[in-house]
Amino acid sequence: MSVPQLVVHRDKELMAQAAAARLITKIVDAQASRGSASVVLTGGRNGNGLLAALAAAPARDAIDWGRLDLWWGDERYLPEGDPERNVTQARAALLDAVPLDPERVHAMPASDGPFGADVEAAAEAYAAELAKAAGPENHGSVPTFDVLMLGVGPDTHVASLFPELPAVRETERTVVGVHGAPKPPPTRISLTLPAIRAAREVWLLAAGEDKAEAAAIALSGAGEIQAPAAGAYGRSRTLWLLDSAAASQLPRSLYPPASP
Ligand SMILES: O=C(O)[C@H](O)[C@@H](O)[C@H](O)[C@H](O)COP(=O)(O)O
Repeated sequence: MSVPQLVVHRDKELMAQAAAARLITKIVDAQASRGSASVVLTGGRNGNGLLAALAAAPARDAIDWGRLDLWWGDERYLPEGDPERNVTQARAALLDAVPLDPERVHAMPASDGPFGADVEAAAEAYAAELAKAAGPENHGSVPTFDVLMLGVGPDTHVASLFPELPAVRETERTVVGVHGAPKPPPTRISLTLPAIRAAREVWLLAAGEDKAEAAAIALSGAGEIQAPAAGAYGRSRTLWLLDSAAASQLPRSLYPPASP
């Protein structure tokens, strides 16, 4: 378990730009050393803000887009192309503007796909896709993600793991169906904490006043069932990327100012 490291930026725009620059470097380094990179995207305003900043970044095409595997931490279980789907929003923010290898863009199933209303079967199919991509060093469950990004909800949820609900309690499966999510839509697919913790690095994105309480709770030693963000950590790095507003309830001793 890696102890959370915090970086606080002046505002949400700078946080998105700095996080995008950080992601470019991480991907370029992974591709230089291992020939490819594997990144897990998140939905939400902060996640999409990072993708939009990446699309506009001058160094964007230092990334070899054809050697990048993209996965999702969660997805709203809606029809293909629905504007509320995380993959739809990611395509609009970045993916449609870069030459990705379509075979390496691993979107989660849609509700009008082969599984229909059976979100559990859809989750199992995504778990099987992850297992297929896992190398021998991964003990057969999920590939070693270079970076797994997570937006943080005001209730401290990450992905579609909401406080006290069954999905955050899952200790075996890597992907589960979610019903009755408090954040609409109610039916979702989500990676579980064991899958999240397989990542080399987990980056939690929290910008805006509405995340201040969640950041303070998650970073104050709260339990992962009550505060799922507290259970999201990487094998070698856990990085909280915040803006000043989201960091406003944190003890000042927790972080040096990254930008005045
Ligand atoms: O499907 C989703 O809604 C996201 O994956 C979710 O986990 C999101 O990242 C958080 O709710 C933060 O969202 P905001 O950045 O919009 O606050």
